[in-house]
Amino acid sequence: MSLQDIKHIALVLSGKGGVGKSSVTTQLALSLSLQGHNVGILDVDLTGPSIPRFLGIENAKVRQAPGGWIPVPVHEADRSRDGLPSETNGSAELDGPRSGRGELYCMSLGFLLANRGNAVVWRGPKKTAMVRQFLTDVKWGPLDYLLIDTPPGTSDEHISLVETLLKSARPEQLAGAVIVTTPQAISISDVKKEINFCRKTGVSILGVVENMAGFVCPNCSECTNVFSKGGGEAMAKEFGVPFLGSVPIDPMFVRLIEEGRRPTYPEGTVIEGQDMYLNGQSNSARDDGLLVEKYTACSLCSIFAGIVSQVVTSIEQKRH
Ligand SMILES: Nc1ncnc2c1ncn2[C@@H]1O[C@H](COP(=O)(O)OP(=O)(O)OP(=O)(O)O)[C@@H](O)[C@H]1O
Ligand code: SF4
Repeated sequence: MSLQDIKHIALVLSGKGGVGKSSVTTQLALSLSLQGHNVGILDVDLTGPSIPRFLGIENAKVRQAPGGWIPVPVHEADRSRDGLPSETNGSAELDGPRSGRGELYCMSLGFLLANRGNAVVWRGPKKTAMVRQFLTDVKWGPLDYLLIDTPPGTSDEHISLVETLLKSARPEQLAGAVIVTTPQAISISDVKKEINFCRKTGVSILGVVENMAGFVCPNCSECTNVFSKGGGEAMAKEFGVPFLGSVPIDPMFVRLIEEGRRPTYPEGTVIEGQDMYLNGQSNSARDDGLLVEKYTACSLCSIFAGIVSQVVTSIEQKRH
């Protein structure tokens, strides 16, 4: 079974398109991976599967194996793009035990589209069938976290997604949903529908992330509140759900993605002694063969590290 070896499964939802749901999913996954967890991202946003672009793996190929699709090993894809030797001899994707050093895997509808980046124009039943297939036919192997990037709103695909999850996963695997909003009133009122959706379908709410709350100036790093700030927090309070944090607009974030570089860790951070490879700006092997990596990043990484810690704590508390 595709989901059986996954410890925690979380949905990322938003009431409206373009509020940064896929960006938040990517950043949560990267932060979890940097904290040493093995993570998978399932991109079922059929309206525009953008995760491969955010991860810089748009041209990666998904392989079909006897038991289903093999997700793309993201750090392996980095290594191969940069001409570095494989650490796993191509076997990273299969069942056996994993290193526990922050591996990251991705499966997206984007990998299967002839025109990458296109939205799907299928009718409802075909979309829901695809969502179901994505949940049941991907060979994830053992993972600590699977994050599912969903389409905006609460459509038939969401209902099908939750129904399939309830059938295919054990209740203790379903960690809940992270809801993404922006500070504008319209997005916040849309997100109330997401909260109601979760309550009706029995999906617990891990918390609300308010994205695009303010603008970080590239000159002086001052954060200006372009829209009113704090709406997400007020709404979370009103609905009695956890508020996970505010994320500003950072032009550096967009630039890094456009350049095919992934925002990962606070600028200049040096991580020693880990042989995972994470889009480092400069990498050098020490005499003992361990990699010393230096990361480039926007201002969002430390914010997401805080958000991820809250999500992990909330999942752990729920389990005990
Ligand atoms: N905090 C941020 N700072 C700067 N740019 C951001 C931020 N969050 C998102 N963006 C940018 O905004 C755009 C929309 O983000 P994203 O694709 O994540 O939204 P979405 O809600 O997933 O949209 P859709 O529902 O259409 O898939 C992207 O170009 C992304 O790079
Ligand atoms: S915040 Fe300061 S440096 Fe940035 S645009 Fe405004 S005045 Fe200029």
